[in-house]
Amino acid sequence: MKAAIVYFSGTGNTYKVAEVFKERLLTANYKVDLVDISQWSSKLRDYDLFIIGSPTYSKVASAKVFNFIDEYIEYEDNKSKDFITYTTHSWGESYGHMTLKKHLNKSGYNVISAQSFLMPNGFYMMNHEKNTEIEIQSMYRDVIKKINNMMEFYFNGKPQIDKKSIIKQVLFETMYKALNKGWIPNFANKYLKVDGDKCTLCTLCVKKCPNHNIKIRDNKIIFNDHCLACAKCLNICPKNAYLAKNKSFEQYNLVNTKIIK
Ligand SMILES: Cc1cc2nc3c(=O)[nH]c(=O)nc-3n(C[C@H](O)[C@H](O)[C@H](O)COP(=O)(O)O)c2cc1C
Repeated sequence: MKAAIVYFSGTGNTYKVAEVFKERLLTANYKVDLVDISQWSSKLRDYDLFIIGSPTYSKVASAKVFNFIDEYIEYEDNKSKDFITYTTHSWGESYGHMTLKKHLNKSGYNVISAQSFLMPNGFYMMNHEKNTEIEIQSMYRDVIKKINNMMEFYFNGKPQIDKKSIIKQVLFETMYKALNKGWIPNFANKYLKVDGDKCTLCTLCVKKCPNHNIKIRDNKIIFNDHCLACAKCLNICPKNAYLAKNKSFEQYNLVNTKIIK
């Protein structure tokens, strides 16, 4: 059996959850391709199981993932695959995994499981608090437990879908998708600045921005108006030159952290 896990991740949380899915599938003798959404070049028909993950932005999944579904998988002929959608979130509730499920269902795909995972808040420089080490370890344990459980049900032919109120789901989806369209594309312009004394114009943020929203003009970093609000740029800057709401901060990037011991 072969599985693809395709994820979009700004600060590493969604990627780390993808790694846990991968480990679980490997122990069940699956062949697994773990693919960053912007690197996808395969065909759905090559896989038996397709897992797709996104961060939650204002309660819904990233536009990047919706666009991916529209561009790459909506028109594929083989609709008999098993799909799992998931999101990661850091406070409150997420409806993103359910809206992704709905989006795929509309295109004729069978989503057999949908879940959201609470992960550490890497956005504490802008919103809510930084988590304590104890909270973080407990989140990692919960993710591993939840995925083991989810896959166990799937292997036994009884997949689980997160139960969410349909009314809230429709309400949030409509409301937040519209709201997000208004503010997310200008997130960087509105909230981020780069300290010219610290920035060396190394262009790492320019190269790594998943939506090509960052440019250099007149020896300065400037932002366009198609930001995803993924917070990758501010957290990967080697000089920590970004300011969020005019303040410097401790960077968050989970990519090199081990969550499976
Ligand atoms: C602009 C923005 C909006 C967010 N909105 C929410 C939200 O509504 N609810 C929530 O629980 N987390 C929210 N988060 C937190 C992220 O969903 C969470 O940290 C996620 O795990 C990040 O995934 P990543 O590290 O893969 O990018 C938001 C983060 C950002 C940057």
